[in-house]
Amino acid sequence: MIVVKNISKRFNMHNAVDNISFTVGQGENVVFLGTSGSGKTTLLKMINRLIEPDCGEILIDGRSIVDQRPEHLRRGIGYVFQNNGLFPHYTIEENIAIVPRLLGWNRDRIAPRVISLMEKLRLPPAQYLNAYPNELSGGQQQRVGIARALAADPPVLLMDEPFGALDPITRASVKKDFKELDELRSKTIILVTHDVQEAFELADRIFLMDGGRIIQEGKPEDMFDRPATQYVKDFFEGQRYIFDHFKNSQH
Ligand SMILES: Nc1ncnc2c1ncn2[C@@H]1O[C@H](COP(=O)(O)OP(=O)(O)OP(=O)(O)O)[C@@H](O)[C@H]1O
Repeated sequence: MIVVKNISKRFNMHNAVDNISFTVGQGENVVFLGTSGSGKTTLLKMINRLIEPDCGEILIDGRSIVDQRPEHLRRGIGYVFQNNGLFPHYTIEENIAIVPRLLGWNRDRIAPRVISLMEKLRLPPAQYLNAYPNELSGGQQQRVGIARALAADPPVLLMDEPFGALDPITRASVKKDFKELDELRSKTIILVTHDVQEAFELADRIFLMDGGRIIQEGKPEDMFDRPATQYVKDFFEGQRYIFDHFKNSQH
């Protein structure tokens, strides 16, 4: 379980994250939805200590994250970056194997794990194992970013606009393969996005953010049926068809 208590982060007198608190249950998938600049990335980066909050506390399974060395903490947290964040001078195999290597897995365990993830994410190993990131398309690079985050099977996955930079067709295809991954079962996932459809597709619960604050928390239907403020109403205005389409596709 992840418990976030009253965290804030200021940059140059600007509150990027402003006194946010929430809890995410074990195995729950939550989405932070908001426009650009609403504080989503800052919030996500504070959970794995890429950014330190000015105040507040974050606990993972009852343990404060500041009591753990950042590199130890990050071994239990997969992170998918907005623009894949791959190391350009590492091969695809080396990129995916980073955390297992840090954890001291031996070769016999790493090689099949890398190959299995590449296959599940439709990256033919024979073709791409020894390739470098710049030899892959944006969609393929994002697939590698996902494989890397999952490699050591961390219990928590943080995802920053993982499909955001992709064209709509590539996005749909990467998202479909992502959703089918059996390794996601029982993982606690926090994903941030500005894409309403993505939030509906992936969230058990949505947190709508604006100006560094959580404006409303709830299931997708709550956002329409019980908007907490005029901002929420306006944000989802015109999106009802996406929601109806999503609900119909569930049946
Ligand atoms: N390192 C930084 N220095 C100064 N200001 C920053 C820094 N990082 C973020 N900010 C500011 O904090 C606010 C929140 O940024 P953040 O990146 O968290 O938003 P976001 O919702 O993730 O937006 P996007 O989807 O565009 O990435 C913005 O106003 C941004 O300009």
